[in-house]
Amino acid sequence: MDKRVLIIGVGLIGGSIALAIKKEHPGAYIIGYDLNEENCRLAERMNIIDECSPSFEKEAVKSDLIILACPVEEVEQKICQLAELPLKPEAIITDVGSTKVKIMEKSAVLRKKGAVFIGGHPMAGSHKSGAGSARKHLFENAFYILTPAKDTNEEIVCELKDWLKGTGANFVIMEPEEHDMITGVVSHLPHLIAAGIVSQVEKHSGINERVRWLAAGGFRDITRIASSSPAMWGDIVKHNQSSLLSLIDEWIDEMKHIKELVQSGNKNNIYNYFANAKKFRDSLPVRARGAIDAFYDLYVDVLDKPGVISHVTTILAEKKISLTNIRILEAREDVFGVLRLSFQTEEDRQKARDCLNENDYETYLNM
Ligand SMILES: NC(=O)c1ccc[n+]([C@@H]2O[C@H](COP(=O)([O-])OP(=O)(O)OC[C@H]3O[C@@H](n4cnc5c(N)ncnc54)[C@H](O)[C@@H]3O)[C@@H](O)[C@H]2O)c1
Ligand SMILES: O=C(O)C(=O)C[C@]1(C(=O)O)C=C[C@@H](O)C=C1
Repeated sequence: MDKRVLIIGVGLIGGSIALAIKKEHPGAYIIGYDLNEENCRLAERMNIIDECSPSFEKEAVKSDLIILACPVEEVEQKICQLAELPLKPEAIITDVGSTKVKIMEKSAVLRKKGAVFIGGHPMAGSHKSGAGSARKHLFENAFYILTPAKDTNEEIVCELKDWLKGTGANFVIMEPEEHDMITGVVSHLPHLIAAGIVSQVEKHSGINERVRWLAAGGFRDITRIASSSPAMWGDIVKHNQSSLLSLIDEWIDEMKHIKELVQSGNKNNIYNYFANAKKFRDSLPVRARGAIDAFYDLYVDVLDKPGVISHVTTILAEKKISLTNIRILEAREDVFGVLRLSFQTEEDRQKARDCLNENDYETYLNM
């Protein structure tokens, strides 16, 4: 008999996981449950899930795999509710939450009842929310962290990896504490800082409305993540409070150092500060997904003349290659401009590169 999968919270991540599971396990029957019924119905209409259920309790007891894909405080609540149900003894329960310490602590209530809970966190995502943003390739090449409890059988961890193999992600086993410290540095603190930068710019735009007009590429790049779901981030910050408090202290020291550099006016030291940051940033793996490379980007040199963008997009459309984003990064007078094209997959990027090269465009994978 085909296996049943229940996804609680069919948003960006829950929906993307559902699509990835269908890819490798087409026989699995995927049921979605979401507090936002409209979102769940959308997932059903988009064939992300097979069925939208009004009761997670009714479905949980019949499921072989249960994935908690709601905000992290809701994950904790769902763990407690599931612990009250007569779940199938062989069922695997996992989550996709961005924090792991509190979730693993809470999961003891399930494990005490003999159920299997393996914490999970795919390290890829987006600032977008809801089933409408779900993508089956979202996690390709990303790291997918798993935090099994010490007494979890390795075979069951392999079974979960098999369920999730359609994500195309690289699985990494980690202790919850290490997970929360690392994600605090590379994800949680940066989200707080992005919101802080936006808040500062908002204050200035109240004084001078031209601030809004000039908020261009740099500001948008560094603050994209400030457009993420406030419900999700409110929960993450609460869950990872202790790591964040120490990281915020470190950040304040870093800003004091920057202030001293600026005050000193020492061009050499300021140069070195930027050069060091550039060196480390440039050394981060480009192809691996995760914090940096969220999409497959291709850079194209284009002449600064009317019609060039539509020429490029027409070439791609003729070959049925879909773009996820297009952006002009640089337009220097009478020389070249640079277009950044983003694709959903490596294959699309390569096809685009080949046909643009055939049309005499110079293309690059990195800028
Ligand atoms: N967005 C990212 O980049 C990202 C990446 C990795 C992990 N995560 C984690 O994945 C989880 C989901 O995030 P998302 O980005 O998919 O958010 P989302 O807002 O797109 O989806 C979350 C869904 O959960 C539903 N929900 C909320 N409370 C619920 C409840 N009690 N019962 C059932 N459904 C409920 C919401 O209605 C929503 O549809 C979060 O725990 C987040 O920390 C997010
Ligand atoms: O790309 C983004 O928009 C993300 O914020 C994704 C991101 C991240 O910080 O890298 C956000 C939260 C996660 O738990 C994992 C990934």
